[in-house]
Amino acid sequence: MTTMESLIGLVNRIQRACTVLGDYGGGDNTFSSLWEALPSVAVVGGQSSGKSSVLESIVGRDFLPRGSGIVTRRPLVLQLHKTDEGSQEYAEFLHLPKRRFTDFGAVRNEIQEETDRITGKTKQISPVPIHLSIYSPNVVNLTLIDLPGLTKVAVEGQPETIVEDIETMVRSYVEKPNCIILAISPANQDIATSDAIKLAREVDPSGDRTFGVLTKLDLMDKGTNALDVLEGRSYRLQHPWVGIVNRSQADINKNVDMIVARRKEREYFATSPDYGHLASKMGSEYLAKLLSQHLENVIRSRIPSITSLINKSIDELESEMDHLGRPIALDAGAQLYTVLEVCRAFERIFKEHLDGGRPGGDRIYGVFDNQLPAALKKLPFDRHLSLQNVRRVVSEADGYQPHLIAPEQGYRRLIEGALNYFRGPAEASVDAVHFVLKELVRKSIGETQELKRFPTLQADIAAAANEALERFRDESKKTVVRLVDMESSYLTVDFFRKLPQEVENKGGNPQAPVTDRYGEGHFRRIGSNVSSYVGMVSDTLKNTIPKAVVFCQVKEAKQSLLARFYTQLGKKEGKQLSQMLDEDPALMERRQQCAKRLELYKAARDEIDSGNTLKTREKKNPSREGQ
Ligand SMILES: Nc1nc2c(ncn2[C@@H]2O[C@H](COP(=O)(O)OP(=O)(O)OP(=O)(O)O)[C@@H](O)[C@H]2O)c(=O)[nH]1
Repeated sequence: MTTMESLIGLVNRIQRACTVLGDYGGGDNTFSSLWEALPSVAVVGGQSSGKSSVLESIVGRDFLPRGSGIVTRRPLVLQLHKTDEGSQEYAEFLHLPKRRFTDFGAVRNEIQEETDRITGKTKQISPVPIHLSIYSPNVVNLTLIDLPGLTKVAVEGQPETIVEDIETMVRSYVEKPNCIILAISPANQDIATSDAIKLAREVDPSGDRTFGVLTKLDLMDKGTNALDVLEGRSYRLQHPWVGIVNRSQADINKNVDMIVARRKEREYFATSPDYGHLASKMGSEYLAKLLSQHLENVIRSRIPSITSLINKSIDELESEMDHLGRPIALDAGAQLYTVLEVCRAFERIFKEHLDGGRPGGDRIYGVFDNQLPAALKKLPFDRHLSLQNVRRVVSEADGYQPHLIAPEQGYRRLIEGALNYFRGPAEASVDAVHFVLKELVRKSIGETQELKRFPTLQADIAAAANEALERFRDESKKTVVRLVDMESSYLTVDFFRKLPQEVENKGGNPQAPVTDRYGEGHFRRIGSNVSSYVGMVSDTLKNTIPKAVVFCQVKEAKQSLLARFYTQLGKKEGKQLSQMLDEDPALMERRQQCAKRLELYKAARDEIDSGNTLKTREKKNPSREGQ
């Protein structure tokens, strides 16, 4: 395999991939265009300048549609592949990949039909190219893009804007720095009036990437010649001008074979008194070789920048794809997996909030350390244990028979009454932690990148998490209230055993009057004893309520916030799962485009890589070449 073949073939393959993906330069693409980075040869010329004839002559075949008006209405990307001598010629369209055309008349019809397929019969033009590959021993490896002929007036049936539309389209090709311009001008017209040269001069003033082609040399008035143009005196270009003699209309009508026409052209130059000295650098065959060589050189020089564009685009696309998330699979199993993965991501973030990796968990400690002790301190025990109340409660408990030694019932009632007050702060702690957890759920949902694309799943997870938190709250409330109730159900006997006996307090005087027992001091003592008992319980609850709350709410939230949701998930069917994963359609569309683009760039990178490997192998092991 020669390098030339591999380089032009490489660009051909990338170009085809571009077209399949809708990248043919320009347009409203938000992606950088790979197409535009690829060197190509665009054929431009005024109507009837001989464009089609030049292309057919380069191919050596009659295959382009003919007719009046604007026949070329879509760009035709013509990829020529040289095959072994004696092999059969055939053509293939990118849009009909399975069909081989050996009849070039049928190729012509297909170009016409395919043109109409996009532009309709309205005679509009379209920038969507038709790709035609021709495999033949009579061609050189070359890719040419045939564009609509520049025209001055719209003919009947054509929209008024056609003149401008054509120029805009042609310009969009030739103004790209990677475009080689094949500017066709007829020799029987003043070069100063050539549409092709006019446009080329505008977009390539240095003439660096313009190849001037002069057709219809045989139609010049007798006694005149085009040497001024061909020798670069009339209009200077960096590359030499090439003169061409195509088939005349009469030849076409007579169906003169293209290969015969090529021979006649060769003879024309060889025998021409005017151009004989230039004969080796004239004619369509020479033009094809010249272009092929030049295209190959340009491609070689552009490969590094194409590679870097490809690599840069791959990086950009991959990071955008990461951002957009992977596409959602269609089968229920994979969808379930996606849902679970997203849920796990959410749970991970939620746990980080609790465990301190992210802020917010400390607010729970705030509840235990500040809110609960403050609330316990504020309980109205002073009122409950006022002398008056103690007396009232004790007397009521005594009933008709006042207590004899210690008011057992009175104590119990006073303590139970006091302990009831603890329910309030206990339940308030539960609620406070509940709200902290709820807020952390909200925050975590917002922080779960993976959830951003799925608004429905987001709502489902939020609902499931909040429902679980409600359940944990109920359970926690029951537990803390139970803690309080437990305190009332069995009092700490030791506390009372250790209480100093009133009798002993009286200095051991057993004669002290019994009436004292019902005096103010007596009730004050009862109140103070109850108060210290309640203080002791308060200290206990200050420690046990947080334990209960953490056990019932925080630990549960950490371990099984979505447990019930997962069980329900297992019962869901494919349809319900895909409803959970319904994405923003714009996002889906963008991901699809990115994925296709990425595929294109990766394919292009692989093409270039394999080309390079091939070259390195050839360099390392030259003896193998041609084996
Ligand atoms: N004698 C002679 N006739 C030519 C030559 N080149 C083109 N013609 C004739 O000029 C006419 C127009 O040639 P085309 O090749 O169809 O030109 P075109 O630029 O493709 O024209 P449109 O597709 O209409 O824009 C045809 O009748 C050709 O036979 C040439 O070098 N010599």
